[in-house]
Amino acid sequence: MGLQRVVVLVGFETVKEALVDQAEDFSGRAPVPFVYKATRGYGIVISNGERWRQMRRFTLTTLRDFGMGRKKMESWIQEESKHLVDLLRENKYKMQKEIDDVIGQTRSPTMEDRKSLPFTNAVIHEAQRFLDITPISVPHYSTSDIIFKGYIIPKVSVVTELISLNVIYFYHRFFPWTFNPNHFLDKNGNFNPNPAFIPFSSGKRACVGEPLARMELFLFVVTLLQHFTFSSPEGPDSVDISPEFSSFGNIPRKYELVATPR
Ligand code: HEM
Repeated sequence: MGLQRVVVLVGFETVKEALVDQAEDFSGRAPVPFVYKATRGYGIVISNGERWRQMRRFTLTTLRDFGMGRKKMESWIQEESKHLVDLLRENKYKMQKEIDDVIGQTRSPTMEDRKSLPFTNAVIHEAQRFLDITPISVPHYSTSDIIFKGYIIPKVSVVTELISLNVIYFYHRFFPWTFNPNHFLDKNGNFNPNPAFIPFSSGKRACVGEPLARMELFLFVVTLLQHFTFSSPEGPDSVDISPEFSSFGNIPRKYELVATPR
């Protein structure tokens, strides 16, 4: 990374062995200059040791007190989706048809509905896979010497895990550069989770906001599609879905979207 050598953990099994089976060893965070500049070295994302442990505990407790992953949070997000609907107002695409058939256009979706909306759930997963916002996660750091798979990773090495499914797991089996919800569906159209799909990473340092982010993604997308048809002013072919910048993150391009009330 820059002039610094980096240990890159490649392959789902290897990533899991490091982040989950040797969780404590791999829980350090590297002083990534970009993150360091944004945080000035403070806060949960960049810190290490006892300071990080306390902030992580505090953050998780606060997010849970705030209702993350609970029923109450579900109703807040539903409420927020309704406001989004007021702000914005699709053609009968498969996703919209599934939503119409299962919950209709008036009732607010709940997280329970996810089971009955396999196609919608697959589209959301495929969008996260395809967009691949943080392909190498946020780099970790060895805070002491680590022995991993017989190798010694010396103290203060930057270690990063390739959490992108695209290169490793999908490559030989699927079409990674194509957006296709079938990547998350079995042949009968049931949702088919993929254990290697870890966009929020894994282990002790994994994203603290995962339950909240998952809830928001599902409830927002379903609510918006219940009420609007989305289109591109110059037709779908005018939209370039490749990232505008790719480095530590894949940053999507900005484009105009027309939301037509149904
Ligand atoms: C789709 C949305 C999101 C994605 C894909 C995402 C992804 C990630 C990833 C890959 C990491 C690094 C994990 C690691 O180092 O192993 C991370 C860390 C983190 N995320 Fe998220 N995240 C999302 C939303 C959120 C939300 C909504 C919150 C807050 C409520 C949040 C708060 C954090 C924090 C505080 C960390 C640092 C944790 C630590 O260093 O201990 N994220 N996230």
